[in-house]
Amino acid sequence: MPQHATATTRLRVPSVAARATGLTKIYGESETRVVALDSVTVEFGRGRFTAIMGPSGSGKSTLMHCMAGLDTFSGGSARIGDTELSGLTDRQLTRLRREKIGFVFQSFNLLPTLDALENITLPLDIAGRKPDQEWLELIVGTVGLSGRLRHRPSQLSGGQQQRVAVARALAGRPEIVFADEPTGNLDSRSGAEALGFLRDSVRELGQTVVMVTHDPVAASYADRVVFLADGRVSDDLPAPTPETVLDRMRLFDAKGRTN
Ligand SMILES: Nc1ncnc2c1ncn2[C@@H]1O[C@H](COP(=O)(O)OP(=O)(O)OP(=O)(O)O)[C@@H](O)[C@H]1O
Repeated sequence: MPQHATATTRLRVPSVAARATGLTKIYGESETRVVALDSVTVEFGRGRFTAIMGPSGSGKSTLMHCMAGLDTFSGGSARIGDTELSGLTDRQLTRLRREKIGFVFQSFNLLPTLDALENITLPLDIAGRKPDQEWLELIVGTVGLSGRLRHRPSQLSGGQQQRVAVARALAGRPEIVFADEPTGNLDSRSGAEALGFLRDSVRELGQTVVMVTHDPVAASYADRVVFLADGRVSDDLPAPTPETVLDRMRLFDAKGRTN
């Protein structure tokens, strides 16, 4: 193929931060066999904020864990950028997580003895990486905690603690951030603070975020909602609002669940 054709093709291909192709995860055997992911194919666009929703047991956590290299899978492919996860050793997976992935958990997971700034830079310190000072300042500016950086987690509200956790996930400028129910422990106002920061990290800093949530309001901060049901992608909603997300959820309930 001539070189210019390759370049043109490349330009037309939308940039994908992570991709699952025919991703299958089976737990257990015979009577205890559970197909948690049933050949899931989905792409997470770079610089986009995607929410994953679905009923309890539909496979949301399993999908996130397999995509983030936290769990192995039974078949298909999971890629972060150009890296295929199947076949990587535990050591390679650890390195991939450290270098390319940011994590935000429901329970913040901040170290109580460190102040906010030390918590933000901790993963880089552990990895022996020097923080990119300009990037760090950008994150700290966006997180809106400049007066609180020397406070310990116990001196911060839940929403502020989760913003510190999001800043920590972003500090290494990861390829993708996976957030697992980030507002699950927050009241609606604190949740809005954390979600606003996640959204700003995508819109203003060009980051990529994939978030599992049960909350239609939280999902409406995303650019797109992928719905799972019974381990399969059942719906894909662009430009969600709380109302359109609720409508899709009601539609699904009306159709009835198969498990
Ligand atoms: N370690 C495991 N061993 C066996 N089965 C499991 C395991 N983890 C998950 N499952 C099963 O896989 C299916 C998908 O679970 P998963 O936790 O991914 O769902 P989920 O959509 O995240 O649910 P929730 O919203 O309740 O967190 C469920 O049927 C669950 O019981």
